Amino acid sequence: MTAATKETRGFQTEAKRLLHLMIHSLYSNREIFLRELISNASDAIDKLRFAVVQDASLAEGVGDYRIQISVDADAKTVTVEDNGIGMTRDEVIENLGTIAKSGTAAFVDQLSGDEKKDSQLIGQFGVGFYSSFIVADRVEVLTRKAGTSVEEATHWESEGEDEFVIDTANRDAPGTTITLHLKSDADEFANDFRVRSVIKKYSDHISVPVMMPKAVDAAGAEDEEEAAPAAPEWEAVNEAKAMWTRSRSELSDEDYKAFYQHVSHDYDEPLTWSHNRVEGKLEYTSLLYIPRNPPFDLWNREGARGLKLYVQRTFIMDDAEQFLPLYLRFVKGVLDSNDLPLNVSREILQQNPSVDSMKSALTKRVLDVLQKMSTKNPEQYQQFWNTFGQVLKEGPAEDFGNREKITKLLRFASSHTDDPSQTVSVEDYIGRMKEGQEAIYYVAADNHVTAKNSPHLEVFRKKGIEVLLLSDRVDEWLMSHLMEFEGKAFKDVARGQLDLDDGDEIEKKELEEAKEQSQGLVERMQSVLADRVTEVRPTVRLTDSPACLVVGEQDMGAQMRRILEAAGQEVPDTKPALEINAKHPLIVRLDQEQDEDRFADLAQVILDQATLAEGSMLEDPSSYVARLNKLLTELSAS
Ligand SMILES: Nc1ncnc2c1ncn2[C@@H]1O[C@H](COP(=O)(O)OP(=O)(O)OP(=O)(O)O)[C@@H](O)[C@H]1O
Repeated sequence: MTAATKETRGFQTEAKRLLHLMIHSLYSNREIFLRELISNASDAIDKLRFAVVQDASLAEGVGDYRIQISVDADAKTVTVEDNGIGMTRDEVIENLGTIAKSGTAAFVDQLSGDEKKDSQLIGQFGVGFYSSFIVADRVEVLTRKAGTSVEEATHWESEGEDEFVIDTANRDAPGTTITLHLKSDADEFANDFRVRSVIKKYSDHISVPVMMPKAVDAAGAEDEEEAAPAAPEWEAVNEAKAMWTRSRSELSDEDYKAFYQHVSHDYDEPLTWSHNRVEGKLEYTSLLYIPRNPPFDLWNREGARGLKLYVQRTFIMDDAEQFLPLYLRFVKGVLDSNDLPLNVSREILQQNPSVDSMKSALTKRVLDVLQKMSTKNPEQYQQFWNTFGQVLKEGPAEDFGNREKITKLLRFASSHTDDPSQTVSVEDYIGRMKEGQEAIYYVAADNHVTAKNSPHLEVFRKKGIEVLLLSDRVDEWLMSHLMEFEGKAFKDVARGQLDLDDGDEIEKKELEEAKEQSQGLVERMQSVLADRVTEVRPTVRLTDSPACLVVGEQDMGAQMRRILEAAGQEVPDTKPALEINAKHPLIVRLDQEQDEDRFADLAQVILDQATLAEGSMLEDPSSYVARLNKLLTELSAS
């Protein structure tokens, strides 16, 4: 065994920065430190309960699980004590000297120094133990891990600045005691009444009793003589019943919101929740929340996600990701199952058939909650969509079975409003379809303005046909999995031959004429551009632009191609077709050009411009500039 050693260590750099920023930005909401400490104590008890299932000897000397909180008005201290799992010396160093969460450095970099903004961000990150330093200028921790001996306890102490002191100590029973030495301006928390009210506010849903010493009766208080203090009698201050086991009628919105903060560490209120007990072949209770804010690690694929899993009210694990698909990773909550074994591990979860059934039932539940929100409270749904829409868009690719339900939940920008906000549902679109229109049209580009100004939209605008304007990175990926909705196919307006199929005979005739008249021009252009396009053909889809690019029906769209190229992936080498507007003055002028060199230059410039208009980069921009300059010089000379 290593000799008892006292050592002083420095905090990890990120921990130091976070600590500093946190103390300043959470100042106006100081009481949360108590919630954080109670939450940690309750987690520690959950962990011990779970460990005892495997090894009953760990419960020796522990007694009934409880959290005890006491204040000392003279010494200006608050003490939070639990009989949970405790920590070893190494764990203390690891947990209280560093911030082990992935993405911490990136998170700290996001902090701006603006206290209001930072406090919101910090709220989402979860401040945990460090919040003690908002009210304390010195914090002591005495902890002993269950399964270790009296002398193997650890004492940790810090003033929350640069370093902490750690030493070996004695503790009679396993568990953790945290003593806060309050700052002079925070002595309100050395007041029994004040602390009770904070506990009530935040901890009713905690399943273990949070206790405080019973108030001394009046007769005792009158006694001037200092009597030897008797061991306090403790009384529970909170309700101490696992929140989700209570019936919905017993619970208020405030209860649900407080519990949300406990499971999510989000300081804001959730948008909505769904609490259900399921009986029958499978028995479980779920309480699922849709948050209002994105977690800081929403886009980190390793980030924490999933539900808190309990089996028959015994805590099993945080972040059980097996019960919801990835595209619903924003959902927070609790699942308490009666069917899983208590010794369930992540590996067992992967193989257990009832997990799949629960996953599909919970997925449906969340989709139904969202559907209901979208019809009953569209404004709230819009708020949800603006925050989590991009995540939901991963749904159709991941969850084929629920494609229809997810499609109903999607929202898009559209030529109907021309506004970048994504507010149009597929059902809205279908409701506005022209008579005889069979497809749901969309265009995809890198940004909204490029989509909105796409030359491909010209004929649709002329005919008053709505087109969905897609510009999120995930959009082409999404559309490649959507295919159709209620019998209407999704159709990319920049792909394949235009076939509006709207019985416009005049247009058909115009196209036939254009084909005949431009036969010579098409052949000349094709011979110049053969390396770059599959074919040149006249079109009626353009009204204002001279030309546009069209990808083959089965080829990869331009947006997807750019994303894959940017990610360094190989993309198949396919060429688009160039469609020309035979009526456009530039095309008419091109047709009349006798000088073959100038014809070639002009044809290349028209193709390059069509490429730029769809938001793509030119392969050879300097040649484009040189050709254009040459043409401009000739123009000014003539
Ligand atoms: N009372 C306690 N008993 C045992 N371990 C504890 C206790 N308090 C904290 N810890 C350990 O210290 C770690 C860090 O605690 P901290 O409150 O900073 O973060 P967290 O609880 O993991 O995160 P968050 O509060 O954001 O969920 C915990 O994960 C836990 O392992």
